[in-house]
Amino acid sequence: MANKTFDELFAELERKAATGDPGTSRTAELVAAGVHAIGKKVVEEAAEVWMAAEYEGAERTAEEISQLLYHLQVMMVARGISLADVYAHL
Ligand SMILES: N=c1c2ncn([C@@H]3O[C@H](COP(=O)(O)OP(=O)(O)OP(=O)(O)O)[C@@H](O)[C@H]3O)c2ncn1[C@@H]1O[C@H](COP(=O)(O)O)[C@@H](O)[C@H]1O
Repeated sequence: MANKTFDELFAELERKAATGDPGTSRTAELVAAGVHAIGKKVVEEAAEVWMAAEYEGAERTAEEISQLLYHLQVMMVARGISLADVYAHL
């Protein structure tokens, strides 16, 4: 997976949700599945971050964090929440 910033990934996910093929784009597939399905992935990935941080190394934990961030961004796209909407609360 190529390095990209949080903002760059979000822009890509918005494009994929709008034009992606659910057969080839994980993002398009998840957005089509809906908020309930995405929410389950968010919770699953959050638990994996916790377990990795407690019992596995830093590299594994970073990988799980990247997957959690990806699924949080998919949730944002599915709910029409922008980066600015989130940054306003940081
Ligand atoms: N960064 C990610 C990314 N991180 C995690 N994932 C997905 O999340 C999964 C990790 O969760 P799991 O370990 O639970 O995997 P899984 O068991 O296959 O998932 P389930 O079948 O259980 O739902 C990966 O297999 C990917 O499907 C991601 N999918 C896509 N991206 C990036 O998003 C962009 C758009 O991707 P597409 O929409 O697929 O084109 C590209 O830049 C991708 O690199």
